[in-house]
Amino acid sequence: MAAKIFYGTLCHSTADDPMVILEDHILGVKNGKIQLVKDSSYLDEALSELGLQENDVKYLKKGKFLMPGLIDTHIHASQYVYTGTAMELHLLDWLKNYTYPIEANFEDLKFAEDVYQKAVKRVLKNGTTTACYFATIHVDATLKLCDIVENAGQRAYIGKVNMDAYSPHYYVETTQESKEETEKFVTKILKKNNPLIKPVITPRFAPNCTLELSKYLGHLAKQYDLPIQSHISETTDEVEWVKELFPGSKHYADVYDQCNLLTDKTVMAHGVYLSDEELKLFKSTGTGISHCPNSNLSLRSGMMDARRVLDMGVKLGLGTDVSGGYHPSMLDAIRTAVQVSNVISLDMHTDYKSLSHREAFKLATLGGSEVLGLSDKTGNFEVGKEFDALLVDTTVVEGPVDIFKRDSTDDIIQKFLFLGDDRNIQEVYVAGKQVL
Ligand SMILES: O=c1[nH]c(=O)c2nc[nH]c2[nH]1
Ligand SMILES: [Zn+2]
Repeated sequence: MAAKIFYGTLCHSTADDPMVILEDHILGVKNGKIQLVKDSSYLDEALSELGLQENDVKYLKKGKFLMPGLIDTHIHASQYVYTGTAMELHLLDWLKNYTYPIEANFEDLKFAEDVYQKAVKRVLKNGTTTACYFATIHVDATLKLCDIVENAGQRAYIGKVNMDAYSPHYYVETTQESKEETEKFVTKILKKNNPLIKPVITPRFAPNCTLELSKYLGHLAKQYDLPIQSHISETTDEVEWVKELFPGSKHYADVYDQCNLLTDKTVMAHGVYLSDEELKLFKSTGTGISHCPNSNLSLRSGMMDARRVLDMGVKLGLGTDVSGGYHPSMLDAIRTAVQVSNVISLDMHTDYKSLSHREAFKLATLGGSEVLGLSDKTGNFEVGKEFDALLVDTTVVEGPVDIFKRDSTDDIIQKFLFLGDDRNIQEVYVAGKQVL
């Protein structure tokens, strides 16, 4: 797409307002970036400013709107192969019985290619323009995932997983291998010089990494100025296990902190059982949380109180956590975040505010960009940011949403968030390029 103007309804978040709905507006894109967002009365001016003709304008009729691309801050591309199955066990048994045996298969590049092609295609179709992926411990298969993401035109962080402890004999690395393979992976991806793709340092979780490895990974992240992702405090059994394994640490977050793994470029998945002290540490280090409500319910891990995290000023985004979470769509993450917050509110004092759909929308867009340190590039329709967007059509024939005369634009957007699916996502843009 060379340049274009969209004319109609725009919906996005700002720092002060979780959902701003702009009717009769224009949004101009050039060189992949948002050049202007204005009232439609400025159309003629905008056309001449961008050197465009009337046929470069895309008019969005009632029922259609433009919103920022969805940001999945935590997804295991490798686990897509068993999404929607294997949810009867709790986390630690689930890892042992399903996850590790399945992830071990990614040594086979053909198997990896098939799964990764399908996973990337599926999430892009569901409007995820930015994904923060876990792969597996295998460098070649993880490089394959990078190629697939690159060809699809998606924005992504991609992590080769590190595991040198408490892992089964068929799915483990030595500390030395893990260090060398990770640096090899990082340098290969950085050499590609693709502005949309970044390697992310990925210790699986504290029990799966020796302190020696975790410290090295903290050092590597600093050396190459890289983001970091891992899991924290997802279940009570896991928290107890971490206490036993690291008796010298104050708490779970302290294990990571001692290894310099809590930075303003770190995203930790779950955080269901974090103490106030740990959340304060997150705030002071700039560490963000990926809230994965579907996973927390599916594996019966617990319910993360998003309101508490937001009130403590910790950066928060949403994640599908495929396949702990069974749904690859961020629309599901939005809905489930609202539902989990509703349930939490039942046990709270009457002035407790559960998460609104507007706030969940922000977490899935601008919030995600903040957690990933990408808010200068994506997350909303601020002028100067790259154009990552979805053209939504709620009037699609045989679609999942019914629109009535009485529906306001606000209603239409809310219906899409609660009832819509990929059939309503008509076009997908990443950095100004139409990728679907
Ligand atoms: O939801 C999760 N999925 C995983 O793959 C994992 N590994 C450690 N902890 C984890 N939690
Ligand atoms: Zn996970």
